[in-house]
Amino acid sequence: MKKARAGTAKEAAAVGQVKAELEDVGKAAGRAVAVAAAPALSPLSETLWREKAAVEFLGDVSARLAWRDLTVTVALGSGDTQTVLQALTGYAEPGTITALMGPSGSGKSTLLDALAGRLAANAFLSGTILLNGRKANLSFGAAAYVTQDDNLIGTLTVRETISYSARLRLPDNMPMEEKRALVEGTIVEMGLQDCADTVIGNWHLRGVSGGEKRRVSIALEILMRPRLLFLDEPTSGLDSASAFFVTQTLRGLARDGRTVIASIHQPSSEVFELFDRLYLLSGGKTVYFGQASEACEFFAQAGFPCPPLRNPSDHFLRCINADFDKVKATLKGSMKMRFERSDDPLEHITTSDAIRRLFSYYQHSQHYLTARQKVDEMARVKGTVLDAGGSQASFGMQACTLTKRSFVNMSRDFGYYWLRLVIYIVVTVCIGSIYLNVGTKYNSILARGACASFIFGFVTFMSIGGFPSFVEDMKVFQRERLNGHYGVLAFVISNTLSAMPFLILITFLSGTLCYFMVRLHPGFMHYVFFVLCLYASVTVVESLMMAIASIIPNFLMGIIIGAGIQGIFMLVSGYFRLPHDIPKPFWRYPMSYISFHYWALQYQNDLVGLVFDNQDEELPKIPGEYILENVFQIDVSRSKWLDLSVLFGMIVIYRLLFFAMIKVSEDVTPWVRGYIARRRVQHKRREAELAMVRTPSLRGYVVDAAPELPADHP
Ligand SMILES: Nc1ncnc2c1ncn2[C@@H]1O[C@H](COP(=O)(O)OP(=O)(O)OP(=O)(O)O)[C@@H](O)[C@H]1O
Repeated sequence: MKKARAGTAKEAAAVGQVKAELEDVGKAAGRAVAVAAAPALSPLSETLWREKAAVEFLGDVSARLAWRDLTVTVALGSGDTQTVLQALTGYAEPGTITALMGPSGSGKSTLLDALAGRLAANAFLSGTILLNGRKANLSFGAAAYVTQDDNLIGTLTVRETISYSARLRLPDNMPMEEKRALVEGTIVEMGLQDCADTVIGNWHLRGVSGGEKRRVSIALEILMRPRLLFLDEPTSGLDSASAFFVTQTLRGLARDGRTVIASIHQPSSEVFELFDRLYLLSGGKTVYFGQASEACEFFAQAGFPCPPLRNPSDHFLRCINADFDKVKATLKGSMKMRFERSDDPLEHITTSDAIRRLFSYYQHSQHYLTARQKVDEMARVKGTVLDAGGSQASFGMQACTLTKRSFVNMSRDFGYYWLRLVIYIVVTVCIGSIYLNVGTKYNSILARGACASFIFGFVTFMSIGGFPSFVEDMKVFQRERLNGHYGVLAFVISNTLSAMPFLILITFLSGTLCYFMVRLHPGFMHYVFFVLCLYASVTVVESLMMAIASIIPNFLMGIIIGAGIQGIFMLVSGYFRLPHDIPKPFWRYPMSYISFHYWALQYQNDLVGLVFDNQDEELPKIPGEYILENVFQIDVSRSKWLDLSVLFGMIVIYRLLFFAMIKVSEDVTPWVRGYIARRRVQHKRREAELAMVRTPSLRGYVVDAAPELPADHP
């Protein structure tokens, strides 16, 4: 079986170089915008483009996508099911750009998700999707997908964002010059030159505009010249010139032999003219699929001609948006005004009736027949298997680039570590002043215990303050991961390494302040042990919070859960209830052993070797070992270094857990939820069949409630 990489780096670099060269052409024309539009505007540029980029029509490595009788049903929380897409059939060919249009909630995003293999876990798909005549999984890099959310790293500039992305995905042996040319070419192509050195922006940094962010998201995906590109509302938030410019760029990409499918809301007439095919959806059903240029004729034949001077796309959406009925009723009821124009074909008919008529007209039209025939034809021709083409960089390069990018982000984001450093120092100065020079009198025994439990309980607890930043990191990771930019292991390693210098800095500074102000057990090794113990505990909390962020992407929920878990750990650490008094079996075994606080309290490091007295001849001198055994109930035969190793072991375990949780949420959870959704749909189907047996007049509804289940669905 022949395999081909989806998007070769050489070819991408060649295009990038040409785009950079074409910048001069664009500048000469007055605006660099002209560069992206060059193939359409100037024959000279077009020739240059095609020759220099050497982007021949991709032939056997292009992506021909076809879908037949695609139905998506979602299982709702109430136990009901909802059919979001119903028996959709269509196709997208290389060299074309297809627009998915429809009112809000008509199922555009769901159709894109279904085609790209990214349906939500509660959604259940039936029907066939074929890439080059074969069933294929299009997630994790086989197709590029620009989602509606722009999940980008706020502290990086536009140029840095695209450069890091290029390094993450282009082959290691590709010369830096070529990589740079590709990056610069893409910046020009998306018209981002003016803001190339502006940061993306976050809660404390004012950055690029929403439209520019949108263009950066698109730039990241077109960087590798994907064979198949899905875009969910790429022009939302853009002004009409930018929307035209972006669509023109996508059309240029399609003309290079790529397959582009984009959902779009209310395009201007100029933008609409750039689309080759139009897929119109209403209520999850196909109203029209065919050449965009033939849609007007279709509507006219169906009895809904586009009035003169009206934008055709506005007219189509006006005809298929059932919400207009409600709007009309409200306006007619509340105001004495004419809603329709006299030449409006919808003057004497409700939109719901118009939609019904259009559905029926489409089902009996030549467009529908042609689409089905074409899909059958595409299913018969078994083409090249496109492999997952997300990244061509080695694992080492990915891990290295991610570590660097993450480090740069952490060092620029005030909220990630710097704010925590300030708070840690303030809190440890407070601890230092309250327990200042704690001494070795009798009253210092409990003071030392309380001080240790506060440091290793509360101070480490403050690490949950970084959770919102972890959630942002996870969003970027999920976007990049689903597009196949890198693997889970590279991300986990880079995240661990990049955080290390900051955690060392925080714990070293605050630990040193605390140790010397309180005057804990004197001696260099005692000091080193104390700081190491603090470092390990803070890192354990970080790792625990990262593991939580991987499954709970909401920062408020994550903080509540993280705080709850740590509260339980603190309770069984042996300070609030002495170890022997902790109820068995659950709280003592295993909970107190699982709690990292139990291993972190470092009483041994502080008390062993000290002697407590009140400088009173009558009262006995009490050795620290005696206090450990009889007051704090600590096993003195256990080495303090063993406790420290357990803490470091926990860091490894939590990081592995983080890795495992991402894998589980990627592979196992969708399978389980898909299984549950399928059971629900089957149950509904049985109910519907029973209802049909009892009431034959319900026959028409059974199809809606019970989509056919494919044999290979989990
Ligand atoms: N996983 C899901 N669970 C529950 N309902 C869903 C799910 N996915 C889609 N839906 C429902 O399906 C309908 C279509 O949603 P979809 O997001 O595809 O619409 P859309 O056409 O992209 O809308 P918009 O233009 O507003 O983004 C909506 O009513 C939505 O609530």
